[in-house]
Amino acid sequence: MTTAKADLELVSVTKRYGKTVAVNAVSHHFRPGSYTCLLGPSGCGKSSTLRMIAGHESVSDGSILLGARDISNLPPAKRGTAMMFQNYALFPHLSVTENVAFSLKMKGVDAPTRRKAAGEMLELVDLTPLGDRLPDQLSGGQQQRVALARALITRPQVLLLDEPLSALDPFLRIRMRAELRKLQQELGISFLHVTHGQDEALALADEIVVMNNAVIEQAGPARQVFNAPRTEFVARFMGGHNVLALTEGHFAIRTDAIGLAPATAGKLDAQITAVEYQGTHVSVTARTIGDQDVTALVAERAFFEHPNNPGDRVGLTWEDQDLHHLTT
Ligand SMILES: Nc1ncnc2c1ncn2[C@@H]1O[C@H](COP(=O)(O)OP(=O)(O)OP(=O)(O)O)[C@@H](O)[C@H]1O
Repeated sequence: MTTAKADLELVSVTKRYGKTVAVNAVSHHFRPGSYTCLLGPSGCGKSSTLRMIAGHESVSDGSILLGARDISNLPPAKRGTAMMFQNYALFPHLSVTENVAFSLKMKGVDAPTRRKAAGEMLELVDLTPLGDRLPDQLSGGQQQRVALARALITRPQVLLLDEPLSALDPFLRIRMRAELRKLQQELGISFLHVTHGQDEALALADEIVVMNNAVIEQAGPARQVFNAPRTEFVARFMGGHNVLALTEGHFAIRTDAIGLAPATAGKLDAQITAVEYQGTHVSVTARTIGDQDVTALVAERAFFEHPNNPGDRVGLTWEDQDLHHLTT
């Protein structure tokens, strides 16, 4: 399957619902052929952003460009995008093949061409033997693949996915996210995936765009956003970090970059308040003299060479290069 790669660009895009500003002058360039996760807490504006790109929601201000075209005011089917919904929105009375071929039928494509195209899509998502079933005769993971095939049959340049894994149980979610990633790499088109799960975004994305309060708080390659959060919000939301208030300002530092030393031998003195065994690591939380809670994630073997218990006084150590200055 060949589909042209195209740059997607948001230029100062705003969405207002009455007095609520759901998306506030957001600008971003999505690299062609990349997997991007739009990540943020409930209500931050990520679904509104996705729906404006899909054309299911009008743009209050600004423009959306795909390739060289301004698609801001085009109907959804004319944009070069396709959307896969959270609940899959399959037609219960249509077979798997008919569901997948539905948009071609709407376009007036003849039946043999539709069947052939639907067959190719079912092959792509490994569902060839199930074409005659009805949606309620499928597992959750299979329904999701039908929804994917149905979105991809329009040969979009950008596939938009709104919380595509949230209806699946945790085990299947992890399996399906690997399949999504593989599919995106095979097709080479851009996937833009809305999620509120940090793990999901880290596992899938080439680029993570973190939204908060209707704006982009930070965007960049997954490792960069995780390792070098720029704001306290991103550090806390991505997890795996402490936010330290030091005399020079606020800093983020990964929990696995904090070491435990004997009392007074570290950079900050603290008393251990909790020890949690996590298998490969042990999570040790300590409270500093200034009442900051700091978590040290210690490799299991290292911890049990010098085990600590709640109540122990320790010194917290780190390398200054692991501190990331936070702007707010
Ligand atoms: N149709 C609507 N009418 C009025 N307000 C809306 C509408 N849709 C969304 N909003 C508001 O806009 C803001 C952003 O909503 P949006 O659905 O984009 O957020 P989200 O980050 O996708 O959240 P969630 O993860 O809960 O879906 C919220 O304050 C929400 O209440």
